[in-house]
Amino acid sequence: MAFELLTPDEMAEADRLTIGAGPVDGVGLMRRAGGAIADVVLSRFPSAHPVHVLCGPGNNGGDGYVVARLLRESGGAVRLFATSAPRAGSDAALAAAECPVAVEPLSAFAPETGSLVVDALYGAGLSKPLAGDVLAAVARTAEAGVPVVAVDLPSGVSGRSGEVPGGAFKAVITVTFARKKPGHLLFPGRAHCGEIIVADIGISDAAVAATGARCRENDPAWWRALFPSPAKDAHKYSRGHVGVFSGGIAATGAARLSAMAAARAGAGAVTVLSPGAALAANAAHLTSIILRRCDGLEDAIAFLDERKPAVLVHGPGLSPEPEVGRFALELMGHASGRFGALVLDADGITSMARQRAAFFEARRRSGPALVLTPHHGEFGRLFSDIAADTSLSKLERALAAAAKANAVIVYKGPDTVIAAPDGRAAINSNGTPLLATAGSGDVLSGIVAALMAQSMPPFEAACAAVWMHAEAARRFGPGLIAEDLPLALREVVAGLSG
Ligand SMILES: NC(=O)C1=CN([C@@H]2O[C@H](COP(=O)(O)OP(=O)(O)OC[C@H]3O[C@@H](n4cnc5c(N)ncnc54)[C@H](OP(=O)(O)O)[C@@H]3O)[C@@H](O)[C@H]2O)[C@@H](O)CC1
Ligand SMILES: Nc1ncnc2c1ncn2[C@@H]1O[C@H](COP(=O)(O)OP(=O)(O)O)[C@@H](O)[C@H]1O
Ligand SMILES: [K+]
Repeated sequence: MAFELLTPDEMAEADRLTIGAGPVDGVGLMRRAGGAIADVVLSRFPSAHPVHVLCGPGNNGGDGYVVARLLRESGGAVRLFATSAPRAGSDAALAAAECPVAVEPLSAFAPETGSLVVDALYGAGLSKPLAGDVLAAVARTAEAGVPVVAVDLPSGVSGRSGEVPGGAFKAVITVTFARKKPGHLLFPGRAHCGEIIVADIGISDAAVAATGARCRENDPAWWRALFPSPAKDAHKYSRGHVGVFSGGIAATGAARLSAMAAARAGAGAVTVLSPGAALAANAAHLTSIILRRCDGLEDAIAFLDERKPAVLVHGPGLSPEPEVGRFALELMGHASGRFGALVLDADGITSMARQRAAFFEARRRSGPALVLTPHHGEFGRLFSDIAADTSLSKLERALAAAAKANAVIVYKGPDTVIAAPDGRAAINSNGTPLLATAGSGDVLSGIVAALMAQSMPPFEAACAAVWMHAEAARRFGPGLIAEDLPLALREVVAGLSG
């Protein structure tokens, strides 16, 4: 399986390259695309009666004319409704000329119980919000409750961003071509797609590669080879040592969640660095995790020099006050070279927003590898200018932030995006709303740290951690709270190591 996600522009480029290389031409690709949709309709909805095919003016509509012809040729009941005729001389006009089904105006479309809708109005070429007869068709379809098979994308969903600027069809199945698009995985688009089938219409892997697409669907298949397993002669420190900074007396749980997750994700040793005032609270709840007093930078540096941890986690359960951000800046400055990587999460990010100029300046100089794990709110605080640019998709925002902070960004949510400063990115698709529970983000920070401590490169470690976190939640199932996640990782780690 291929995991690249192509924007509509990249898909059009792959299309051009394929046609340029021959022998198939544009209308040939369209016939294959329509054929793939007709196969899905016939195999999944054999008793649909009739099938209403809705065609737009572009190539998405062109695919629809092919579907209508093939369904008619197979003996099925088909009606075809169009917004307007395709442009003369276009591939879609050729497909329409080959289609024997009478064309009715979209305003006459009224789906009945037992029918099926094939949505071939707009796909990659969506250029404005749905309106007029098209929006009315969306509403009538929803009212009738009939299933929709979407061609390429549910009309109204942006393939680039997943945004739905007006209304959009809600499909039971979306059949797309060659590769998924970001809009299939980013919300709200994802909620409109239903099951996604990727049909092979003869676009070669070489044509996809030549587009330079650098975003992928997150999947173990492409990072599993880098997933760590302990060497036969490993000792606890060589397996990877993670240090996690704890909050004060009333906020120690977050660091412990992160620490437990780091241990379950394979770190050989994990130390919680606790303010003196919170030592007793931490001590009462830690067993295999090491506990050490840390009341400031001097203590932290002494720990780094003595224990040489590979990775630090800073943020869970701290406070949004500026001194928390200043401490992280000092760690990245004075203590740089004493540890390999830093995971900045939660209050570590919020507090950094108060000194963002110094932060971005520091990131332009050399420093430790950095992974930032903001949720939507934290992202907006640290990257306020990027968040304010509504022309950007979530993917584009994460990439812009990664370049600006010279860091791997894990932009969390139901459609977590992982982005690297070199332009690579991944969109996660195994998320579950079970993760929407307090403390689950703290767990994620510990997994990222543990994988980096075991020498997994930051981008791949972040991708693996996001996938493992969701997989653990899925396996545990309903009733999950953050405390359950570290132990639930055991099976996930076993599956990846096997
Ligand atoms: N390799 C591949 O991927 C293959 C792709 N194929 C297919 O091609 C599709 C892309 O085709 P496409 O580029 O012609 O764009 P498409 O989505 O038909 O829309 C463009 C037209 O719609 C109009 N329009 C847009 N939004 C509108 C709105 N809200 N309300 C009203 N009008 C709106 C827009 O108008 P304009 O913006 O110009 O004013 C323009 O006229 C792709 O999704 C796939 O199905 C296959 O055939 C085979 C191989
Ligand atoms: N609806 C959802 N679907 C999938 N994942 C989700 C959903 N809601 C939250 N998550 C995930 O749960 C985690 C929550 O992290 P965060 O908001 O930092 O929580 P906390 O601060 O309570 O630890 C993130 O990894 C996020 O991607
Ligand atoms: K469509």
